[in-house]
Amino acid sequence: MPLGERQGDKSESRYCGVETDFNDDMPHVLAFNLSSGGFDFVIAPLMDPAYRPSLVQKGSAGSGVLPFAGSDLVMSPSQWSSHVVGKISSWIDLDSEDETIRMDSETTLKQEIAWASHLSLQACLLPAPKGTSCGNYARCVNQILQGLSNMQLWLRIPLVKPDDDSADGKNDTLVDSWETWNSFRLLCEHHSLLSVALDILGTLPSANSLGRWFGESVRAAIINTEAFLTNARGYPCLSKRHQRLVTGFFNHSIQIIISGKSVHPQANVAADASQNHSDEGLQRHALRPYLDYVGYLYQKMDPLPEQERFELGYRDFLQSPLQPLMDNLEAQTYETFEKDAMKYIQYQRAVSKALLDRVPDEEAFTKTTVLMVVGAGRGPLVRASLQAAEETGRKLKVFAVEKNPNAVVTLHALVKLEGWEDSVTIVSSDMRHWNAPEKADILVSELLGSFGDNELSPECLDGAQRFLKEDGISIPSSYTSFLQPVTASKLHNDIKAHKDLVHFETAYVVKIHNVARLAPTQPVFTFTHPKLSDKESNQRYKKLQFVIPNDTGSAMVHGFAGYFDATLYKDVHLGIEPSTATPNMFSWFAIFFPLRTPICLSPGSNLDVHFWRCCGPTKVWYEWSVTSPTSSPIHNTNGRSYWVGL
Ligand SMILES: C[S@@+](CC[C@H](N)C(=O)[O-])C[C@H]1O[C@@H](n2cnc3c(N)ncnc32)[C@H](O)[C@@H]1O
Repeated sequence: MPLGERQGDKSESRYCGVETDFNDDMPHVLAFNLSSGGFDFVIAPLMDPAYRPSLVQKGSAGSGVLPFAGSDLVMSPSQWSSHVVGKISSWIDLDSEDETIRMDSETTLKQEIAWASHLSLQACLLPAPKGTSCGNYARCVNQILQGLSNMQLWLRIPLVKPDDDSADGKNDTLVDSWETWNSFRLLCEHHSLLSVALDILGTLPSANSLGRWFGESVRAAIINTEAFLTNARGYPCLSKRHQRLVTGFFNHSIQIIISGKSVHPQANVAADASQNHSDEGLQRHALRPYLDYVGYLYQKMDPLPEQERFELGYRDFLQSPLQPLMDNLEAQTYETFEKDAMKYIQYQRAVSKALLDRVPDEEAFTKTTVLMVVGAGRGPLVRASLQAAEETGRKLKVFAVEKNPNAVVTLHALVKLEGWEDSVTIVSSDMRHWNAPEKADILVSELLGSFGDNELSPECLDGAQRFLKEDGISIPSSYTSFLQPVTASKLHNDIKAHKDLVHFETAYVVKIHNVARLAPTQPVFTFTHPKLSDKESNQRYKKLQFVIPNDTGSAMVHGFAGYFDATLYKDVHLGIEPSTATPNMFSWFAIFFPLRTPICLSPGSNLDVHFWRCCGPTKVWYEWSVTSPTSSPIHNTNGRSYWVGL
């Protein structure tokens, strides 16, 4: 039974599991933990933990059949696959000094995974590496991964990291468990079926270091009963920090699993008494109070806002950026833009302010302002401009310039429908080639991409500036792109699945969700309109240095998330840079620039990044590279993989 109903949440994190001991009566294990315990699935050992291949006398079991738990027939295939995650024997130690243990471990691991695959289980939980060295374990798992098509392997990793002030020697033996995970997944070449199950203990590392995990492929969080506190009524509860972490897990589709023995027996006694269960002889599941508490945390989360619900399907889904200059947008794309009321509210505010600045009250009835919407689409900025004129009591003459002939059809219909014939002139032309009959006081455009200039607003407005008066106003007056390094293993794996260079040298529009933002954003390229000099080039180069906070620990950079912020006019801005993002606006997702080979940063190290905006006669493109802590190749040389057509 899911933890609760949260509108729109169809993610796996609605389900809660329980870790069980070995029992070869699996139907009983399910009946006890699911039907009476209320859990959704079990993490159960598949093989008797006492079994060791080296102790089995060859041939003693007849034809070499091994003492597996039960038969696959005891449950239906769908019961196995929906309700059981296989727990690989925790004694296995593939990096043991003892060769017998090592060999037994390898045999057992392969047998158990083969059995789990046979049962069509969705996942198996691999025991945590025993020491800091896990080379042989990873080699063996990597071999297994090559033969898997669907089943995931969750590597158990305790969520521990030494404090930064461990110089007192207290934490000397502790390693940052992220390092163990990192080493393991590097050895397995970021295999997409290899994920993490985090063991949550009573103490938690710093918020920055926890944040790293949200960009990693974490499937489950196993909360030990020892990590729970006790509330005034004797029931289990979690510290505020643990609560925030669990909410983060819910939001990132990470499933919770309860593990361990009950350390709050009084909670069950109280519940039995109040429900009169003991009289009926019905035993409550000892871990039920922990499940109830996790369910309570799930249900107390704020409902997902409508917009977030709508965008759920886009989370971490890579899309090619639009090419509105080279291609003609479709009706559906315009419709999506037009639903974004916030964008047009901001434009209307900017035009109103510009009109008031340009035309004093005493000239309001005599002076007509010439406003040109360049790239008018199906007309929403024309409407916003006319509304600004009405709001401010200023007279307006509008030219709506659009190069997409299909959008021009709609523009004509709109002007007729609204009766704007006297104030709006439609021009079906590319703004770069149009010979305007007069000059504009105000030039309004929205040619912005997720990275600001990536839909070639600078080049288009260079062409339109000819018909802006010397003292004319451009809305927007400037825009700046921003970047930040991110851990984004899902995006990396999705790009890797294409098995080519082109996809690693392409920028993607993506609603980034399962990412860890490793440092604050930094500004990259700024464009200002109107340009002061015709000679000013649109080529840009910027070197950025990101400093990863010391307490984050090591982290993996899979690429860079990009955003923009635009100043429409004076204090009216519009943007998606996270710290200043315009609320309730959904026209733009972030952009993602991948790295061909992810770069591992050690604690407190700097990340030096170079970005270029390059311009040719027919296209504009970005190149990017990292030069510290190691050098990456320069990505997208000469725009060979990704470019925007002029
Ligand atoms: C991002 S859309 C915005 C459309 C509309 N202003 C809106 O907010 O819904 C940009 C529009 O500019 C048009 N466009 C792009 N480059 C242009 C150019 N050089 N000349 C004229 N129109 C252009 C595209 O066809 C598209 O309709």
